[in-house]
Amino acid sequence: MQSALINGKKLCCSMLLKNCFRPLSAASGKLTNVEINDKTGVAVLTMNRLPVNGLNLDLLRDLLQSIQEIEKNKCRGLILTSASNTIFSAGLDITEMYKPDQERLKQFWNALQDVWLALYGSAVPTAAAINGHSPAGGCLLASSCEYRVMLPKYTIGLNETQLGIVAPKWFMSTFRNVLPRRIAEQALVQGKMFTSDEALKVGLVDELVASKEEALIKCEKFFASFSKTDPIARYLTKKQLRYNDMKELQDEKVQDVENFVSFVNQPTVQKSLGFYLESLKKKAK
Ligand SMILES: CCCCCCCC/C=C\C=C\CC(=O)SCCNC(=O)CCNC(=O)[C@H](O)C(C)(C)COP(=O)(O)OP(=O)(O)OC[C@H]1O[C@@H](n2cnc3c(N)ncnc32)[C@H](O)[C@@H]1OP(=O)(O)O
Repeated sequence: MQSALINGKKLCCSMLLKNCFRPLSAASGKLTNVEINDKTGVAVLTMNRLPVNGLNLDLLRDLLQSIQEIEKNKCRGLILTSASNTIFSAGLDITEMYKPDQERLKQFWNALQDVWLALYGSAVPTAAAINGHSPAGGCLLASSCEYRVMLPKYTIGLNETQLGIVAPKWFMSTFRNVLPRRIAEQALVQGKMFTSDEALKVGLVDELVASKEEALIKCEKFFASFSKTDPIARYLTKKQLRYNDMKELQDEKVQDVENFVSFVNQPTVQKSLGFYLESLKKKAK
């Protein structure tokens, strides 16, 4: 009975997908795609830098432009998802940090800061349909949203310490906004990657579903829960709650870039990044 109901919804969703979605052309860059559901006013922002949606400078710039366009269009919600069937995002593209061009390295971190500020502070309600693995920077994006729906058998987490990296303060604040402090602390120091089931158990994600279509429906339902809420009061409340985290980065943006650049340029860090890239490539062979 339940699966019949779910199937009923699936059918509706695929009909909706066919009939009601229109591209938001200004916001559809090469590496992201935005479609707005004309019936609900919800925008689906899809990362499309295959195979793993590594967050490089170009993808980050496209993401920022898309988020800003969605805000400008006063959409009723923003759902962040991936065009891959198995990876939400592999996090930061390590090739941006390994043997980097110094000017590009600064632009890269600045772009990540701007995407985080735009997504974490978005006036439009946000949700992530996590349809694949979501380590590090991928987890940061998903955790910056207000609601998360994940598919089974994937992993999500801030694994920085396992890579010999200290996650910046604003990565940690984002995590702490979602998880109870003690669980956040344990996970951050361990660099823990949670399975989908574990993520649900600790509250890192809100729901598990069997398919991307169902995830999109659940995210839409989350937005529908605001139907009786005044949108301005809703936004101002969110803004107040997230104010300190955002202010901290805004006040230290330049210093944060300098910290990042100096950290990444350390010979030991370069060596580790090189080994890690090699291990990923070897694994792919
Ligand atoms: C004191 C304060 C100082 C402040 C300093 C702040 C410093 C902060 C610095 C950095 C913060 C970093 C956060 C990050 O996001 S780092 C990135 C972390 N990401 C990961 O560890 C994920 C690595 N990838 C994987 O685990 C897997 O690739 C997975 C995503 C699970 C996908 O697996 P699978 O489907 O099997 O695909 P492959 O592994 O075969 O990968 C396909 C190709 O993609 C390449 N790849 C994968 N991930 C990355 C990546 N993150 N960057 C670059 N390239 C990546 C992989 O090498 C394969 O490439 P190829 O086909 O050429 O061999």
